[in-house]
Amino acid sequence: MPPANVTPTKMPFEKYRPFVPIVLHDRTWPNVVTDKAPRWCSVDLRDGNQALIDPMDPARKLKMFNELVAMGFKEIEIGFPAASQPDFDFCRQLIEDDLIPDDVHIQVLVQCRQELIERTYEAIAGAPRAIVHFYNSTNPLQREVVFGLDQEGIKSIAVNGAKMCKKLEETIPETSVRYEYSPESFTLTEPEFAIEVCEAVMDVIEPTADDPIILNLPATVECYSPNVYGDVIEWFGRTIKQRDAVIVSLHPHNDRGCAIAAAEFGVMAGADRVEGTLFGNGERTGNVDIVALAMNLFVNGVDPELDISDIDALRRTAEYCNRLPVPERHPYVGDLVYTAFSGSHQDAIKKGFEALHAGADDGEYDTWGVPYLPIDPHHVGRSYEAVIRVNSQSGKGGVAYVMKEEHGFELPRRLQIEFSKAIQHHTEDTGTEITPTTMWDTFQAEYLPSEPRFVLRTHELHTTSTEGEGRTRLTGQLAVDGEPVTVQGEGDGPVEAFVAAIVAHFGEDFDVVDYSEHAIGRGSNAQAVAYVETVSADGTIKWGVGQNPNITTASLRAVLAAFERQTDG
Ligand SMILES: CC(=O)SCCNC(=O)CCNC(=O)[C@H](O)C(C)(C)COP(=O)(O)OP(=O)(O)OC[C@H]1O[C@@H](n2cnc3c(N)ncnc32)[C@H](O)[C@@H]1OP(=O)(O)O
Ligand SMILES: CC(C)C(=O)C(=O)O
Repeated sequence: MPPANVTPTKMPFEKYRPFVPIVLHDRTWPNVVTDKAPRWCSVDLRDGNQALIDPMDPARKLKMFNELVAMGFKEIEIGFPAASQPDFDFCRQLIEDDLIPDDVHIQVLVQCRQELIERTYEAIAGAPRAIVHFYNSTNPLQREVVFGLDQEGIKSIAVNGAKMCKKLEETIPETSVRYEYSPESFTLTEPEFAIEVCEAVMDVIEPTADDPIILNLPATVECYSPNVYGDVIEWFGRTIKQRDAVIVSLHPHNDRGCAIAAAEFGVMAGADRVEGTLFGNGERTGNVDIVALAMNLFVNGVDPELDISDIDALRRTAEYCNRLPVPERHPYVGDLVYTAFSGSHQDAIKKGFEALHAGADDGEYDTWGVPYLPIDPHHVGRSYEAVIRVNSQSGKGGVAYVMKEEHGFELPRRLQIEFSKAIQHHTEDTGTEITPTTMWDTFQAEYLPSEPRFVLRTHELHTTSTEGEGRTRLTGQLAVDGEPVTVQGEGDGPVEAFVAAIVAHFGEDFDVVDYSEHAIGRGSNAQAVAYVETVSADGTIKWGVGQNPNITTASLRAVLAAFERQTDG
C-alpha cells in the first residue's frame, strides 16, 4: 500500500524577526586580507568552564592553564574569582605559586557589583599583571526583563563599575592593572547606545594609546549573519572616540554555527583581538574555536602565533579538562578530518602525494597541494596513516594507497583493479570499513597463500650467449599438491623459460603479458616483490605475486602463483 499523504507542519517562522542594526553601504572590510594574527585571548577557564556539566577541578584548571601558556597565549581569562571559592583559590594559586610567565596577562571577569569587584581585587592582589574585565548587559530585552532599567540606568551600572575598579586599584599597587569592558549582548544592543556606554566607561578609565582599554564586543548569543557583524564592527571602529586608545575585541558565540566566519569578518573589519576557546567549548553551541581560527590563518600562509603542531595533545587536554568529546568531523582535529573513504577522493589523494613527492627535494616540498587535504596532516602532528580508509565507497586508489603505505606493496594498475574487486565484495558483504590488517589477510589469501598447491622448491638456470643473443634453460623442482614434479623449459630469460617449462609439462596454454617488480625494505632485510599478469588460452587474465630476497626466485614464484590461480579458475 502506498504511504498515506503526510502534511508537513509549518514552522512558526512569523514569530521571529531579523535583527540588522546597521547596513554599512561604504563598508571596506570585504576587501581586507588578514595577514597578521589578532591578539588571542583564551576564555577556556571562564566562559568554557562556566558552561561545563562538571566544572574543572583544580588539577584540570592547572592543566588547561599550562597548555594555554605552552601554546603561546599571552592573555588568559582564568575565571570569575568573585563567583566561587574554587575560582578564587585558583587565581590565588597561580599568583602565590608564581605560575604566571612574565609575558602572560591573567584576566578575571566580574559583574559591575561592588562586593564582587572588591572580592576580585582581593583575588588578584600580588599578581604582577592583570586584566580586570567588567561587564553588564546593554541590550533592550535584558534592560527590561533582567534589570528593569532604562538606558541611563544601564549606563550608570557600567560607569559605577568602572569607578569602583579604578578606586580599588590603589589597594593593589604592586599589580599593573589593565581594563576590559564588555557591553554584554553587544550584537543585540543598539550600536549607538553601545558606543555611548563604552565612551562613558572610557571617561572613567581614561585610556591612552600606551595604556589602552579593551572594548570587547560580544555576540553573547549569535543573532545575525557574519557579514552583519562585519558591518557593525567596522562601524564601531570608525565611530568610537580615541580609537588609538582602544583595543577592539571580539567574543563570538556560535548559536547560528557561524562564529568562525563572524570572527574572521570582524577581524577584517578592524578588530584587534579575539576571545575564544580550544575547539569551541562554551555556552550552548560554544565560543568561537580559536584553534580553527588560527589554523585558517596558517592555511593562508599567515603565522597563527599559536603552536598547534600537536593538535591531538591539545584535544586530549580539552577532552580531559572539559569532560566533553571533540567530534570526529571537527575542523582540523576530528578523527576523520584527514580521512577519505570515497573512491575518487582516494584516487586524487594518492596521485597528489605522488606528484608532491616527485617534486620534493629531500622530502621537503615548497608548497602544499594534495586534493581534498587542506593541510599537510604532519603540520598538526597527524600522520598519513589514516588519510585513506577503505569501505564500499572506495575504489582502487584507496586499496592501492593502503597496500603501499601500510604494507609496502606497489601494485601495478591492473592488479589494483583486480584486487579492489575482492575488497569491494568484502566491504559490501560486511557493510563496513576494511582495516589494513584485514586487507592484508585478503591479499595474502588471494595472492600469497600460506599453503599453495604449486610450490617452487628449487630451480637451476643455465644461460648461453652467442653474439649477444642470450638463451636461458631452466630446470625447476616443484611440488604440486605435495607430489614432486620436475619441469624444464627454455626462453630469452628466466620468466620466459619457466613459462615454457610449465606449458610443456602441464599442457595448458598460458603466457605472461605484463611484469613488474620492486624492493621492500632495505639492506639484509630487503625483499623483492614481483607481479606478473598472465593470460590463459581462453583469454582469462590472472595476476600472480611472488616474494623472495632473490629477484629471480620472486619472479618465478609470481609466475607459478598466477598459473595456480589460472588453473583454479
Ligand atoms: C554572558 C556571560 O557569560 S556573563 C558571565 C556569566 N557567568 C556567570 O554568571 C558565572 C558566575 N556567576 C555566578 O556564580 C553568580 O552569578 C554570582 C555568584 C556572580 C552572583 O550570584 P548572585 O548574587 O546570586 O546573583 P545572580 O547571578 O543571580 O545575579 C542576578 C543579579 O545580579 C544583577 N546583575 C547581573 N549581571 C550583572 C552585571 N554584569 N552587573 C551588575 N549587576 C548584574 C542582576 O540584575 C540581578 O540583580 P537582582 O538580584 O537585583 O535582580
Ligand atoms: C562576559 C561576556 C564577554 C560574555 O561572556 C559573553 O557575552 O558571552
